[in-house]
Amino acid sequence: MNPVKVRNIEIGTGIPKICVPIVGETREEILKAVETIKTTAADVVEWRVDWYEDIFDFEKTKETMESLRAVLGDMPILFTFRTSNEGGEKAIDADAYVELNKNAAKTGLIDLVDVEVFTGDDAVKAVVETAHQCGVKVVASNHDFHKTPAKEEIVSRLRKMQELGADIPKIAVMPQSRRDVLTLLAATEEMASDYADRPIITMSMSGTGVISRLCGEAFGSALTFGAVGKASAPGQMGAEDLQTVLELLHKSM
Ligand SMILES: O=C1C[C@@](O)(C(=O)O)C[C@@H](O)[C@@H]1O
Repeated sequence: MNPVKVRNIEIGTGIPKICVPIVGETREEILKAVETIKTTAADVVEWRVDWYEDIFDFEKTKETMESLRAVLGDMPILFTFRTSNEGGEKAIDADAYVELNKNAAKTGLIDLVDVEVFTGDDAVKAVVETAHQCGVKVVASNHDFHKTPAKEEIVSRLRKMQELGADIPKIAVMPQSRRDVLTLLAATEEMASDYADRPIITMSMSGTGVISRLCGEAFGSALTFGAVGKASAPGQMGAEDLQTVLELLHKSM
């Protein structure tokens, strides 16, 4: 398995890395959030730009990105527009989505970009190509906020992301039972052991699934999302508690 190095962080070795989302709507809220986040256990910051009020004005988006970069110094930034199809705040058409992600990569201010795999193969490949030309890593993603697909289906989606050239395949699913959490963990273990040649990220959402956000080192998920202030998805723990648990588990492994 080849780890993914972004700035000073190696994703795919040792303790799972902690990614903290920013879900501010205004530039002020975003910059305030990031000032706090950088003093916490966060390894990576995810800017959830679908929450940002000026996201459809690229000049303003770029200015806010510049400020984020200035505050964060060397901490990696993941740029994510989560579409309303997959649980995000705003809708966007596929062409504009691809353009936005490509333009974000071209700024040289971000380190990772999220692309939803069900946007379409050509769209994903286009983002991957531009991102890689700009030295930006790609997290391909898929979210099911209602249910947990069968293990074979989860593995097949993660494999597809890898085949499309994503550096890090990611899937988040909703459990309807404790057994669904086991399905997500079994799919993670199978993907990580039998198919992945790169790090993967998986989680089962909500309180029922919270264990999946803690045991990545045991089953093969390389990064976990933790909240500082407002969470971006159900089941995210506070980043400091998350770090405590991850370190406790790591010590005994
Ligand atoms: O893809 C993910 C994972 C996530 O949905 C979670 O469940 O922690 C949170 C999102 O902000 C992020 O983009």
